[in-house]
Amino acid sequence: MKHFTSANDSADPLVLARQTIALKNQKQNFEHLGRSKTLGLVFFNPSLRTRMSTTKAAYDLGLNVLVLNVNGDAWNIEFEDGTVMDGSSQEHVKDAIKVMTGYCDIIGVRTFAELKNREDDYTEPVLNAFLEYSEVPVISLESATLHPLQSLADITTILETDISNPKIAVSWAPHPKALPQAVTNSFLQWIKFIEAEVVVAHPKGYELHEEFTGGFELTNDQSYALDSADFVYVKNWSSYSKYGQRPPVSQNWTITSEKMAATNSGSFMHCLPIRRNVVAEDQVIDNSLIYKQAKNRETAAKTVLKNILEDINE
Ligand SMILES: NCCC[C@H](NC(=O)CCC(=O)O)C(=O)O
Ligand SMILES: NC(=O)OP(=O)(O)O
Repeated sequence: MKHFTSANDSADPLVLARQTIALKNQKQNFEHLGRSKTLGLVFFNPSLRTRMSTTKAAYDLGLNVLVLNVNGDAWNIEFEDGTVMDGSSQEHVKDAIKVMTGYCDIIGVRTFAELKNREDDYTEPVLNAFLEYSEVPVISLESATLHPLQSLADITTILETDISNPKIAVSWAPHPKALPQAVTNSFLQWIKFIEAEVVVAHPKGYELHEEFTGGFELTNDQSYALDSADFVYVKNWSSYSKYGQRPPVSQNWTITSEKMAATNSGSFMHCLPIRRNVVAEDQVIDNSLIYKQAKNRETAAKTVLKNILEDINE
């Protein structure tokens, strides 16, 4: 594997999930793979899980880790080409990436959607700048439109339960802020590789790009989606059609214990961080797979880094 920015970067995402499960139970030491090599983690946005799980995975593989929080700790980055940089940006993204990747053997980048202009976000300007200017493999730590490390951990969590051909309800839930579509887009991209019945529920106005929903059953009826579901994968996202907006929603989409009672003893899933008692009630969150998903982020990152290191070392 050269880069890891989407399910499409893996020859077989299901194999990657199976490798993740196998790696969890493996006692073998892989520190030789990353010895004398450096992983750079560049954050344009906040992170708890991705930062810690990827760092831990890197240490397990013998890698050194350099973390840069761009906002506040680095110079202001200019993304436009040909700009006369006489304003507040001190460094061009091209120079920053070429310099940063010079210190690293693998580089990870986190960059959220700005939710102002759909075309801008969906062309992935920051991630693509890394892919263009980096001479070392690039890992997405969540980009404007996808979050592949999260999705790998999520499908691993589902496969580990050994429920064959599960019904998976993917449900929108409320949130006080406009959020990107990345986590849900990515989950739908990866879940295609599992044998499952997937139903996606959201209020009118919250339709996702058909590249991700194509082939799945779609509904505006949350109770229909949750009925007999084995997994309830929940996430808020802002509108794709009225890009970045939050069209009014008349019904209550918060996941409650009462709603979960209509599932097939279904497991609640969420990528975290989660706004308790807005997205879902405390009781739902406290009886869910969220900590397993978060723990699986560590082995998912280790699997991806291990594959990349094996390629580099070839
Ligand atoms: N990395 C996981 C999710 C990140 C982001 N959530 C957030 O920004 C939550 C912020 C808040 O709760 O205000 C998202 O939805 O894509
Ligand atoms: N789920 C996830 O990516 O969490 P962080 O944003 O805290 O990294």
